[in-house]
Amino acid sequence: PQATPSPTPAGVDDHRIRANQASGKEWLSYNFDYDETRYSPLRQIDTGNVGRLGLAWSYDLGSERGVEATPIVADGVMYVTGPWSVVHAIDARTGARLWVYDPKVPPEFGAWACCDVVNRGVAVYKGKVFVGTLHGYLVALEAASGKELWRVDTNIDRTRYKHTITGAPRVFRDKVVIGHGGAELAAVGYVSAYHVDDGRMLWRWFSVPQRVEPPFYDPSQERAAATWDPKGAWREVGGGGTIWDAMVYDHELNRLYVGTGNGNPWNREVRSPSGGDNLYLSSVVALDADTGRYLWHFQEVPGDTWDYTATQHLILAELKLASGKRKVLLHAPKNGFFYVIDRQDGKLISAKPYVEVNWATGYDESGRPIEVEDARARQKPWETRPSAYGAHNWHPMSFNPNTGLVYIPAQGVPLAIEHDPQWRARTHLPGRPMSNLDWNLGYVLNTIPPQAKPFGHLLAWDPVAQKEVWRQEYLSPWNGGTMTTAGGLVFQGTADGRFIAYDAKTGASLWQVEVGSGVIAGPATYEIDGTQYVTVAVGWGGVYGLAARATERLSQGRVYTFKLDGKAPLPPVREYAQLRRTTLASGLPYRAEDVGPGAQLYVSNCLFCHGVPALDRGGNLPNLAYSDPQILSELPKLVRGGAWRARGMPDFAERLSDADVERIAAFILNMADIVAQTQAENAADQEP
Ligand SMILES: O=C(O)c1cc(C(=O)O)c2c(n1)C(=O)C(=O)c1cc(C(=O)O)[nH]c1-2
Ligand SMILES: [Ca+2]
Repeated sequence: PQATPSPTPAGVDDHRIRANQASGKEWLSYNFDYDETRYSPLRQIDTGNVGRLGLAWSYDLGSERGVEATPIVADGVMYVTGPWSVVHAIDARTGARLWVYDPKVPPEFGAWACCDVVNRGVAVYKGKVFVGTLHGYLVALEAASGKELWRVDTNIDRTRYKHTITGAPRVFRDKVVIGHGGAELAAVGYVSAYHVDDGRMLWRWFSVPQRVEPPFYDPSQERAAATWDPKGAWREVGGGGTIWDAMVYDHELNRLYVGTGNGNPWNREVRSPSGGDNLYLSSVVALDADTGRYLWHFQEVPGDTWDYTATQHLILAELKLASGKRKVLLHAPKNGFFYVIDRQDGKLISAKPYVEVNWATGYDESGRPIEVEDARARQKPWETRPSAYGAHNWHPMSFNPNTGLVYIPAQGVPLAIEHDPQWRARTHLPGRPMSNLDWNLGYVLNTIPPQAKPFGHLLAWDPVAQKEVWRQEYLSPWNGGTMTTAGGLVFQGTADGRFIAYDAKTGASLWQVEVGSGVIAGPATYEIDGTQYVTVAVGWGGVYGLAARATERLSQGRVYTFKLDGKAPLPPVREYAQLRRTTLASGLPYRAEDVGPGAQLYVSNCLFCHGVPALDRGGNLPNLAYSDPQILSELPKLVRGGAWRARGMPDFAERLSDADVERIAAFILNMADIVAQTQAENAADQEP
């Protein structure tokens, strides 16, 4: 049936979402359709004419942090989110602003987010726009005006758990569902369903046990409890298993599949000392969409200890396999294996590595990974391949039924883990990553220098043969999500600031444009009055982009929308050097005895936001070795005075003393000196 424009803006319902899968005129949910394929049947733009793409319009989000949202387009209006969960409604034909909704997330929550103050987008349904906010609220807005209609608090206890919402809600059958992140700090995973009318809660399912002895509130909890050490430290910090991104509604079977996150703390030795699979960490779980009742699970990583979240994008497909036509789930999670899972019963059909993997050699007949002996880093440090950054992170992939290929933003970021026997829950231990900001890893990191090199590529993967078909190499990890079309194209933005169209079959690069900043979000496409548009929200950031960059440009967040023969001029871009200092703060005084303790304090307070001083070069947050010398000389006053509070940096007055901050400054200055000296020596060597 043809979808007809409704009199209510965004008057989207289940029927319209399904009809749009065939017409492709709108982009009605985060990953396009209920199957979450990111495959659009639009074909006006194709391999023959894509070279004629030009800018139709651009729109400034007015933001400086990571932009991860895929724009939703319904009834000619685009709904897109920027950092800090701000929603923008834009005329999808002209780029004119219709309204902006700012949930006013208190800046303290910036330090609750493990991985930047990002948001992946909204859901639209029956005249409403739904957004999850970084501080844990689910908010319903009137689509026509952006007026807040209701909000519910999804966090069960802010004194215990640092839950944040970064993912996009999903909607079906008058329900809106949302999970949350937080499992690097303190979190217990669950997904909740609310009624779209008024936000009343309909059901909630927990991914880790709430109790270790009866009464259990459902059989899935009882089964899970037996797989955890009853006395383990997970009881203090929540256990993890957060459902922070992937959720997919199966309208044929009326189920919701969710991907669950890593353990909290990461290290199973300290989380659950007696071992165990720790259900339902790192799993794909099927729930009854009406009741939230558990149906089945497939645990990809029993007893996770590597931050191997299974939260990455899940796609529903029907594949012709040797065994016949099967309804399957396609999954390429952090851990480096590509899974094809039977979605009726949750049985593993196949699992093959799509990058180099060193924690397991494969899967046995029963669907369990065959682990590599030393990979749990119990006795000695271990370089994880893939690392906690994931062989594929949240950046959405796509599946084109015509080519039969899945387009994966694959990558590697080196990291080594070592068991930390001194770890204690919620305790500041200098040298333990971000522990003064309540991170709970149970590991010390990079005590051996990793040997692997960082990489990023676009991978075209055949899920039937379970093998690579083509790839495009990039300069850097952390490239954007993908989208594919019936025009035979794949679109992807890159960490080095380009937006590119490829031939979906061959991987040939057909068109590209510079967009002024690294791209991490996934593109979308839609059609209005016979014109097909391709759009992408740009803004460098996310967990890798906080401290690293792959381009010398850093523009503010922006939506770029293209069409054939578009003639709008590309908006101005800003050089990184216009926004941040790029000279090392070297040659300044500090006390040598402060450097060692300063390094330890730097790791436990600053590392994941600002990177390694002078060795990293800064991402969307500055690298402190390039600071204004004046700032470094006054650092205690600034860091302990909340100078950057409005930008989301905590006030460290209660966490560090003046002497501590001086030690941190000494370490930064020492690193600046070391790197400046090496650079000078290298320059001298190169002179004739
Ligand atoms: O365990 C969690 O609860 C959790 C949450 C999130 C998040 O909500 O963004 C990320 C992660 N983990 C994570 O491991 C990760 O690599 C990551 C990257 C990003 C990002 O937006 O760039 N978020 C997250
Ligand atoms: Ca995580």
